[in-house]
Amino acid sequence: MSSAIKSQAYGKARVRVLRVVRHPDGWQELVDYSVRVLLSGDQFESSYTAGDNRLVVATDSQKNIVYYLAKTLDADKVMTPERFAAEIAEFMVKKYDHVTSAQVHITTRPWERQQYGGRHHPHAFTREGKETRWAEVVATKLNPPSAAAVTFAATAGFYDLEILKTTNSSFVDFYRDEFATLPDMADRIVSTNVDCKWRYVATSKAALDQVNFGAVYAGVKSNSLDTFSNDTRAFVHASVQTTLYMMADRCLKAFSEIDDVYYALPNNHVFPVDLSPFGLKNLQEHATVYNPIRDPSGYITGTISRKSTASKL
Ligand SMILES: O=c1[nH]c(=O)c2[nH]c(=O)[nH]c2[nH]1
Repeated sequence: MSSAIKSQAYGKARVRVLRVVRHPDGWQELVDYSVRVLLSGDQFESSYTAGDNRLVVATDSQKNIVYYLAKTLDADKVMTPERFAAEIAEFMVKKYDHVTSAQVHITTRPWERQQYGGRHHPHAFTREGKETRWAEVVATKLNPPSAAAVTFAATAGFYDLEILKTTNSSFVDFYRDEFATLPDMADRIVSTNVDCKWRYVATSKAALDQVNFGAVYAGVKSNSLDTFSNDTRAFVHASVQTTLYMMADRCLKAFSEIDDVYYALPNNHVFPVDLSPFGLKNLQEHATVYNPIRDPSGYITGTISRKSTASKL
């Protein structure tokens, strides 16, 4: 056959694992994950080109390893997606000589602890319609097949954090030509579903083990929300683009653990309805009745990093 494999990776996707930690006093915690494992290495090529399965670690076996590690690892290595992904990725490259790289992607299903009379329930949860947190760790052998030196690349993020504010956003003085029909909007509703991801500085397992992933996740989220809602500098809200940049700038200042931040912010348009045919003023400063439209949306993206690379862990 004359075709060459340019790249290949295989594994198990959507491995659903729910891990519970039961404390002696009755307090219980859970995480609910969907795990995807992808293994790669040159020696898998013959399974694609020659029907040779001898080195193929069955995707079923990979699924079993996810459950085995979920059971046997200390709770702190499982209860954040970043740490669990790093453990699985490291296990795969160390266990199998012919695996040169393992990519592990974990998506979480968030459960909120139920509250009754202001008290947190010890073991009952409810599924909130909130954002989805995820993490991905790739472990790669530097000198395969030796697992003596393995480098790690960790990214994490969340998507579908839906937010809206009814004022304190504008979009004016944009490019005007024969296609520009949108009027200047000195004050408008702005709404988005925040999709955010960030790259960790740490490239060794030992350094990753030191990172407080939960704090970074919570901090990136709260910095994003705070910029959107509470930053009163007018230029921050001159467009979704400026808001995006200020969100990322805040996160990079707050967390030396991360190298860069990517946002995709759909601009979910909420336009005032023209009610002038009925003698009613509802445009510009008179607007109180709007038509939210899902399609099309604006889509503003950017990856922001520090100007100098001096700041490392
Ligand atoms: O914040 C915005 N940025 C744009 O680029 C844009 N374009 C548009 O039609 N509305 C908006 N809003």
